[in-house]
Amino acid sequence: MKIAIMGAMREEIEPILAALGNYTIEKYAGNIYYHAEYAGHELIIAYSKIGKVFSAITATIMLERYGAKALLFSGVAGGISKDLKIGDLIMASALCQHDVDITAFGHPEGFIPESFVMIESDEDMRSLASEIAVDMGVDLYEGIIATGDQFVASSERKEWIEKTFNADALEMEGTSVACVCQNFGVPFFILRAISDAADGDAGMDFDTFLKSSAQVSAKFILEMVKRI
Ligand SMILES: CCCCCCN(CO)Cc1c[nH]c2c(N)ncnc12
Repeated sequence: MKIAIMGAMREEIEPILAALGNYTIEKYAGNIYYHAEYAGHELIIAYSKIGKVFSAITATIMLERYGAKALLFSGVAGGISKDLKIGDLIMASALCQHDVDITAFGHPEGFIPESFVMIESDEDMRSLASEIAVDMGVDLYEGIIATGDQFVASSERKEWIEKTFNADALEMEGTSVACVCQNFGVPFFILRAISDAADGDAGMDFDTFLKSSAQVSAKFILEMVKRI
């Protein structure tokens, strides 16, 4: 099967490419797409650049141009839930956009007409991931991931997102990728390893833990590909 593996930053897919060894590359529409074979599957790998716009473009290309039949996202996130510490894995059960606001018309935060606040991720891939976590002996948290075009580095903003969306983690691409996949009817799986707590220390912690947390997520995603 043709499987898309996406990250937002180069550091998020580098561990994947390193594990694959050889691949071909194609530049297209502002991204570099890496093609490889792994565990009997064809992989198409790319990092989008940060944010909802760029990640929506890359996800669309992966499905429309390269014909991916499933999309796995590997990356890092800011932790909200107190159960999440740096390096922990969380898969999205559902995702929302915390910076969408047309409340002036009486709509709830994060709501867009003819759409929904929450996008549910693929259950089959989530249950496969739970099995893999047991086999790997790693903790895999499942929860709501909030997406917005801002790096959250303040407890006040983090607490508003938690209160408003009951979110467990936050980042800048998951919900846009989920929205693309849902519109195309392609199953998606969003996995993040925590790099910071989205508080006053977030910037420093992110710089310190980006690489190691990206590695944790990438390793798990490659296990997923083997078992999908
Ligand atoms: C140049 C620095 C770019 C950081 C991009 C961070 N990604 C966005 O997906 C994940 C992420 C980790 N921690 C975060 C936080 N506290 N707020 C938003 N997003 C995140």
